[in-house]
Order: sequence, then C-alpha cells, then structure tokens
Amino acid sequence: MTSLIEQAKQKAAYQAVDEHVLPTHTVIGVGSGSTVVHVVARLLERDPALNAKTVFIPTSFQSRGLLLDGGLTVGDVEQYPNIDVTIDGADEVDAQLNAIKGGGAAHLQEKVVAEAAKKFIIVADYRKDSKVLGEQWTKGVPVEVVPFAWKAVLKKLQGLGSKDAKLRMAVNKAGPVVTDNGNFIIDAPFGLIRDPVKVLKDTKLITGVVEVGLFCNMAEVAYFGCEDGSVTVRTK
Ligand SMILES: O=C[C@H](O)[C@H](O)[C@H](O)COP(=O)(O)O
Repeated sequence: MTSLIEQAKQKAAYQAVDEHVLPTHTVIGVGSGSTVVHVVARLLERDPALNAKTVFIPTSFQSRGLLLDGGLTVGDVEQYPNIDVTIDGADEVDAQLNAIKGGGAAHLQEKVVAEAAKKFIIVADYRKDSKVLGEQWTKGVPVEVVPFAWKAVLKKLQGLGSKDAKLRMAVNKAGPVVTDNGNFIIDAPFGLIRDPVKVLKDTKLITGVVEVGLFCNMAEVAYFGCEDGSVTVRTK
C-alpha cells in the first residue's frame, strides 16, 4: 500500500507533468530525488510518439538511470542549452517559491538544468511547504565544495553564522559523501532564512564553493501534494 507521502508526491508530480509538459516541447529537464520518480512515471504514460521526439536532460546519476530505464533519449546541456521546461523536487519551498535543494547532493547539476529552462517547476509533498526556509528543513543548506577546500569553507560558513555546519558523511562508505561531480557537501544550517538571496550570495562568494542549494527567484510554480489527496498549486 502506498503511503500518504508517496501519494502526495505522485499527485503533485502527475499534475505538474500534465499541466507543463506540452506536445510541442522537445527538450525536457528532469530533476532528481524520490518525487521525480513519479515525474518520470507520468512521462512514460504519455503518447510514445511524443516521447520519441523528445530529449530528456537528467540532473544526476539517479535521474539519468530513471530515464534510461524508461527507454527515453537522454542528452546534456552542452548539446541542448535551451530547455523547454524543467521539473524537479525540493527539500523545502517558501512562500515566495525560493527553495532549498541538495538533500540528495544533486543541486549543482539541478541548478544548471533549471536555469537553462524557459520554465522551472517544483513538485513536492506537504512536508516541504513553508513560509520561511529553515522551518521544516533543519539539516542546513547543502553547499557543494571542492574537496581540498572543505575545511576552509566550513570555517567561513561558521563565520557567517552557521555554527553547526558540518561535512556530510556517507552511509555504508567510510568518509564523506562524494557528489556526482567528485566534490564534497557541507550542510550549513542558518536557522530561519528570511533573506535567502543574501545567504546565497554570501555563501557562494566563499572560494572553494561550487554551488549552494538555495534556488532563489527561479521557480514559476510549485505543486504540493497534500495529506487529503488534493494538490496545492503556488505560483509566483
Ligand atoms: O539533491 C537532491 C535534490 O535537490 C532533490 O530534488 C531534493 O532533495 C528533493 O528530493 P525528494 O523528492 O526525494 O524529497
């Protein structure tokens, strides 16, 4: 039996695909994470002729695998720098549609693919819906760093007020999580983030930081699957 959370993710993902992936689209960005599994499932229910003329741009090893397993054609932003629409999950979304992403360490490729798209759409379940970032997602802002700089970046993040910033450690592997790009992740909690643009700018300016999991002023719409089976749609 599917859990309430899985149902919520599925409803949000299905509605987003139905409303934003148009028959005229030929290049679609596909994010990463557990909610995106439902995005790909819905894409696979489309007319096969539409999928056959479409290239899908993954944002991680995981989403590339989902697309390939579904028999879809994959490409990259080097070949396809103009994407019609990108649909992705999020760890938390605020009232202005700013988002924290990178809980799965995929936010660098996700941000590139989102920025290359004419439209960026977020799909999530009710647990991700916040007024202010940091209300629900308390693990911190994921910051991807080049490995040799991690300690220096950690100190700078602490200096910016993230006292509990820490290197993300792997499970079932000794040592840190290594991203799809060969980098490390620092999770930097900043409490309630009332000015995400400032936190993004301050953290991204630290030398050694590759990308920060704050997606500010990027999403056009967010779909939240609710506990009662409905979907809340929030637009900018
Ligand atoms: O790095 C991972 C991505 O930003 C995901 O989109 C995010 O963590 C949400 O994942 P999920 O849909 O599994 O909650």
